[in-house]
Amino acid sequence: MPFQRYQRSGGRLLHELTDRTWPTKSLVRAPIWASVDLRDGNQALSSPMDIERKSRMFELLVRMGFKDIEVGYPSASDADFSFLRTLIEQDRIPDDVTISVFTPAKPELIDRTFEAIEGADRAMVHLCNATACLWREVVFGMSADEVQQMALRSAEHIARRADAVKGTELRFEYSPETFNVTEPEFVLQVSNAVTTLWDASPDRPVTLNLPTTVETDSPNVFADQVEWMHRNLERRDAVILSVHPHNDRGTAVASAELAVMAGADRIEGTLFGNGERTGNVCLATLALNLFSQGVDPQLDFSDIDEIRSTVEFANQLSVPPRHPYGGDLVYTAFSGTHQDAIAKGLAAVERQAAEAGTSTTEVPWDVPYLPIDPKDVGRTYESVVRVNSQSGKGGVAHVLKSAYGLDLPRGMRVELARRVQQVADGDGVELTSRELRAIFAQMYLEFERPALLLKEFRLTEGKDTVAVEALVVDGDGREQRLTGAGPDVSAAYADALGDGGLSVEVTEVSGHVLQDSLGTRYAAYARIVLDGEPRYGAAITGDAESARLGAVTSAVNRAHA
Ligand SMILES: CC(=O)SCCNC(=O)CCNC(=O)[C@H](O)C(C)(C)COP(=O)(O)OP(=O)(O)OC[C@H]1O[C@@H](n2cnc3c(N)ncnc32)[C@H](O)[C@@H]1OP(=O)(O)O
Ligand SMILES: CC(C)C(=O)C(=O)O
Repeated sequence: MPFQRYQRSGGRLLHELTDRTWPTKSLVRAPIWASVDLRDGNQALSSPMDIERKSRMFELLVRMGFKDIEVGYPSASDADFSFLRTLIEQDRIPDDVTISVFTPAKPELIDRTFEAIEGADRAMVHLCNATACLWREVVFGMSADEVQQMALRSAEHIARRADAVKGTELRFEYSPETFNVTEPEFVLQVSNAVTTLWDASPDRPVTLNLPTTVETDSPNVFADQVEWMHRNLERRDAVILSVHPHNDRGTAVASAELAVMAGADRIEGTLFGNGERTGNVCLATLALNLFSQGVDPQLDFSDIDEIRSTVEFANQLSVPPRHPYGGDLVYTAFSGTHQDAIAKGLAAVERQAAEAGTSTTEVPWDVPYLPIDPKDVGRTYESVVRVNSQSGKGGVAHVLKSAYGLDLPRGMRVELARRVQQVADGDGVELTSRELRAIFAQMYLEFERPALLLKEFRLTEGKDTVAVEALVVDGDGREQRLTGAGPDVSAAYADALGDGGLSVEVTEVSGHVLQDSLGTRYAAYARIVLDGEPRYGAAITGDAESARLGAVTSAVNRAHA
């Protein structure tokens, strides 16, 4: 690999800013969120959004609670221009939402931008020009001074046009492009000059947006750059300090988080991170990271699947299954130990809630392997545990309990999981909850040629004992009437089976009510020792007694299966 072709970028402040404060800060409130899905996200699509796709995205952003929405680059295309006109003319921008429109530093495009926002109640005009050395030299062929003049001429042009606008509350934003590789002193000088020209004041602040247009360094370098700007900017109280991280190194989320610790007030990004190359920072990840730390994200993610499907429709790009918080598989465990821990964690939360006499949403969430409760973002528990050859008894039991209400005893879980693993290993695929239920039924409920069939029985309750009279059929179809007695029904039945020549000891019986589509039934599970061997059996019937006797019968049949 020709690594010597690449040079270290940025990082100078890393040596100079020795009294940085961001490493000791933590995130305690949500920043101002600004969506650039409809502009930066849109410009990166092979098929840019039409009006229908833009509208769906805009409506979603409004529903989620975004107050700052960049709706497009109206001077670039008719689609962007018309969309904005539609929003304004159809009065579709809520009173608490400020739309922003992007413009490069070109007078004719600035003029077109002002035509596009005519009649809006509020709007932010977002001016951007590159300030970084490489862009100055390669793209513009200009000196630093000429680039500063370019920014100032455009800022002035915008201010002049704005002076003539009536009835629109106008604000301004400036982005020095590829901030992170611009010399800090130069970017500070240009930024100060622009905010001064626009006469930024606390009651009419200018948004100064610092983009890592191409992410080049580790997030700590960006944090130093942001803290340095935060400390050195003139009119800091009249500037909303914004960041716009891209994800070229895969660290946009960390860059954004550290930037807020370093003094940024606002973050521009997109839902699920669409954007140029590797994308913009993902606002879903940032917001839900805050949520998972007990901080109000100020955005509504309570139906993340609906959000995701609208974003996928608008972008015509799919969200990967492992994408934080929104991917298909992010609340799913296949591996046995994770499933076991999740099942135990969920049970512990339920127990805690029951003990406190409250609902599970009222007790602190602390479940291994699940940073947030999937239900909080509209996911269900059904998909949390999925079974394949990597799964163990905890996962198998969890699926049967959550999908079918079957609460198997520990020993039976072990035996069933062994069988499930054989099947999963053989097929090499995931097993659905239906398939698990079918394996359970094949093992314990359905016997092709049962060695024992309990045809009918009668119980007589004594003071301390129960007596049973049972009509059973053996594997050859021979009927026998048996009688027995014991401290409970299963012991009495075992005694009766002994009467028929079967030496059965019942060591464990459990059961529970089962509510399903067939109504209220009863499930029972038994562990017996037959001819010195432990066997498990299960039965699901209409009442507790027949289920218990059925479970013992099933365990006997397991010995012959
Ligand atoms: C960092 C960002 O993401 S900025 C936003 C970028 N977004 C987009 O590019 C999407 C929309 N863009 C477009 O549709 C087109 O580029 C248009 C219609 C706006 C302009 O098209 P054209 O006039 O054909 O120019 P072209 O696309 O080739 O852009 C390059 C020109 O813009 C100049 N330029 C680039 N950025 C800027 C800027 N911020 N301000 C002023 N000029 C700029 C370049 O120097 C170059 O000028 P040159 O032709 O004199 O060498
Ligand atoms: C316009 C700016 C903020 C931008 O999109 C970028 O630099 O990535």
